[in-house]
Amino acid sequence: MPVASNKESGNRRLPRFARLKPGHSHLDWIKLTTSNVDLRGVDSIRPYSLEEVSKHNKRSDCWMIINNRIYNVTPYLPFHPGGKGELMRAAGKDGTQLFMEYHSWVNPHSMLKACLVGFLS
Ligand code: HEM
Repeated sequence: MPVASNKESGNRRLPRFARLKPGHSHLDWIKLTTSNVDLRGVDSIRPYSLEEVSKHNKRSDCWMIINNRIYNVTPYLPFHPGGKGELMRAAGKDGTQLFMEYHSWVNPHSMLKACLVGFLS
């Protein structure tokens, strides 16, 4: 995992991981996604255009495309180890490239399958 060295950050270690609130660990996320809580917020999984996805670009309503799949990442925001702000960079957009830049080793579909709302049409 890339870690900012003092040299890279001008003698000041840049925070890369967010301070998550208690109850927002990775295990807590797994627990939530395997419970019966509705994390999609839609009635059915269906195709959406990029334009439709782009309307969901707020912290209170945040969708993201990763590998042509569309996820409602709103419930994941407080669980994201990189922080809400980092996740919001791809709000309402195709975040595939950013996602791969930061953590190609993370499996987005296994983590977000309970948040799948559709596919890019
Ligand atoms: C597309 C916009 C995203 C950006 C810009 C972003 C950025 C980051 C950053 C800066 C970190 C801190 C660790 C590091 O720098 O190596 C991080 C960690 C992490 N993010 Fe994201 N992220 C994004 C989307 C997501 C999504 C959608 C998920 C859920 C599938 C996710 C899951 C994680 C996980 C699990 C870690 C911890 C990785 C580890 O411990 O190895 N991220 N992210």
